[in-house]
Amino acid sequence: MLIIDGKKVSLDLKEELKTGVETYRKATGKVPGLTVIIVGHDPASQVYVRNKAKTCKEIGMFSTVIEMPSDTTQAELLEKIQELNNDPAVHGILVQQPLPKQIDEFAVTIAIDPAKDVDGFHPENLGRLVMGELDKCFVSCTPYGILELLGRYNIETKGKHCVVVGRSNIVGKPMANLMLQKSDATNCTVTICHSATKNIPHYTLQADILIAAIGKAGFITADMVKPGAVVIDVGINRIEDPSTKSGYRLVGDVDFEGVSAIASAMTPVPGGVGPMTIAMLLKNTLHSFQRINGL
Ligand SMILES: Nc1nc(=O)c2c([nH]1)NC[C@@H]1CN(c3ccc(C(=O)N[C@@H](CCC(=O)O)C(=O)O)cc3)C=[N+]21
Repeated sequence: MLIIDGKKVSLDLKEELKTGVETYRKATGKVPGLTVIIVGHDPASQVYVRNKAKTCKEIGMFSTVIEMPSDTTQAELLEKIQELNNDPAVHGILVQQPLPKQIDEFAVTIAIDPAKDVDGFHPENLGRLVMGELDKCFVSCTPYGILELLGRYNIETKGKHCVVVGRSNIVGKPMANLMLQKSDATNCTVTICHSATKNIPHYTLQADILIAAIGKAGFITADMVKPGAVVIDVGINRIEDPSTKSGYRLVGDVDFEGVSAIASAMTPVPGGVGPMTIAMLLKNTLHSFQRINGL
């Protein structure tokens, strides 16, 4: 069984991005800028946001984190987004989800200038992806990272049956639509399963490429996987574990031990899809910088 090493690929990618940033800095005197807004004090979100800022600095990008209190109103957040939309030093804007309940996530998503929407969540970007305009949109970072992994590991996709479990706007839907594209990198037959699907194993057992984005630890078990399948685990579930320093450990949506005896290749958690998500965010930010500056 081949382990698809997202950690390693993300490091390779960061080196490539670093070179790109440096080249443009020399040519233009400018660098790509990413601004992350975090509302409230969710500790998991804070760790993740700091991680993104650190990675930006490593590759020579400019990064700012705006921390807003948990009682921020929607109007205040939208005003901040307008400011960033108009700031020429900002090429990428990311508003960390989830947001406090007084704020409408969709209203926030559509307030971000699609040209700076490096998350790829704006309906214009998702719509362009659905219509196959991949070079004229931002692709949501997690699906984009999975595509990059499949490509770098030369995993054949054309005519294969890809089953996506999960239908979120930020992973399941863009992922299924990517795999559906008429392109050398995808061109799959695609099935989407979700919480109302009857007999999920009936579908997953037919998958040549199985993408699990459910949000339930160990949901995909060995008896649900076709021998030789490629299994991509998007889940990031925190499980309490007193034997670890942090008191928890991360597990995916796939029962790694069981499924690794059946699959031909799979992504681990941690070290699989997660690190690629951050790397693709930076790739999107570099693309945004290139487009905005006509490079
Ligand atoms: N606007 C917005 N955009 C996002 O892209 C977004 C978001 N909100 N909200 C939260 C989720 C979650 N997410 C992760 C990205 C990387 C790892 C990651 O790097 N995980 C490491 C482990 C990190 C650890 O040890 O905690 C790994 O899987 O190896 C995890 C989670 C992006 N999200």
